[in-house]
Amino acid sequence: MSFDALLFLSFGGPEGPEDVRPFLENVTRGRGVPPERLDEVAEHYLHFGGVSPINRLNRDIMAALRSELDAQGRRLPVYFGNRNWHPMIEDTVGEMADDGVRRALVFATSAWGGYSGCKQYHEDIARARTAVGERAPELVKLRQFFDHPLFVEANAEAVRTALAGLRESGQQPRLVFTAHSIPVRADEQEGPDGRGQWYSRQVAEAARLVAEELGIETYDVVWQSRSGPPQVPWLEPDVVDHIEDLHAKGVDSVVVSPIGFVSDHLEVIWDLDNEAQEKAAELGMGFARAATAGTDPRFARMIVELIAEHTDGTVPRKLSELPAAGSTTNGEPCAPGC
Ligand SMILES: CC1=C(CCC(=O)O)c2cc3nc(cc4[nH]c(cc5[nH]c(cc1n2)c(C)c5CCC(=O)O)c(CCC(=O)O)c4C)C(CCC(=O)O)=C3C
Ligand SMILES: [Fe+2]
Repeated sequence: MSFDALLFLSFGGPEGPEDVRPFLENVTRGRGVPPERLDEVAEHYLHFGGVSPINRLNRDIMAALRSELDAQGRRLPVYFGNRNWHPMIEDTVGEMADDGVRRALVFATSAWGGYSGCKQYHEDIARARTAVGERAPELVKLRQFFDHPLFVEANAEAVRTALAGLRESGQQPRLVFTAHSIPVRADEQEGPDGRGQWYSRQVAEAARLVAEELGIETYDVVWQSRSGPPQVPWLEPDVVDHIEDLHAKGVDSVVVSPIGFVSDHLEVIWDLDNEAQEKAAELGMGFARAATAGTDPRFARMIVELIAEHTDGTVPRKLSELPAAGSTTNGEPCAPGC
């Protein structure tokens, strides 16, 4: 099938102190996040001048993607839209319509299924098309890529580099993968195969694949950045608590791989480079944070492969047995709870 454009769809983040509150209101509208949590997160953003690195990092990935498309002789203009901050997806889809785009692919910057990583992006697509009306292009979302070989290799390479640094100084680092926590209830309910735990199984599978690529048998999968009211259970353990736990067990150092995130956005630099790193320092443990996959040249190549599955009908490359869902047209849900 032929497509006129690609919409690069992401989360969005504030670009100055005055953006922080309205951005957080967009993120949490109707989500039951307590005001104390919002105050706390606002402080994290303000600590960095109210600027999230996410927009710049997304622009870097798009630049790499454009070069890769050019290098392969593929003519596909790339547009940028976000769920929570400017450029907003509604405006971008309007602009695409103005430019005469009739049919476009959509790459969303999450590897995962589940509500925040997948379904909510479908809702964004549907909302934007409604806002634009009849002129809106047909929008086909690309699939989840948690087990794509290039995603796995990019993460493995980053872990290899982080491990090497600590090993050079004579330490025996434990490998710890982290992803964004979600409410336990939400995790239990989701999954196109009816078994639930869709998000946490995909995260576990991606971690297993990266560890296998590195020949590492002992590693952990933990969670970070929990939100919501304290009485609601979210996926645990938290990465910071887990570092304490490892220390108590005699582990001398950790490599933390934020496999749950595509780039070094605020939750990575605050919760890991700040809080987790501080905890490790306090305990006298070695600490290294592996890079996120987005800056690795393989990441842009992977996006082009995902595009080619639609434009050239190439066979999807994936390393696990878990289905990679998430590709639908115009924001149609893919499967109940997916
Ligand atoms: C699974 C998942 C991913 C990974 C998949 C993906 O990448 O999409 C992710 C990514 C991100 N989350 C981000 C930021 C935020 N997430 C929040 C809140 C929440 N996240 C949730 C889940 C996830 N989030 C959930 C269940 C909530 C509770 C509210 C709700 O049910 O929706 C809040 C509100 C304050 C707070 O409570 O922390 C903020 C500010 C940023 C941008 C950071 C930047 O600006 O650099 C990114 C990439
Ligand atoms: Fe989030």
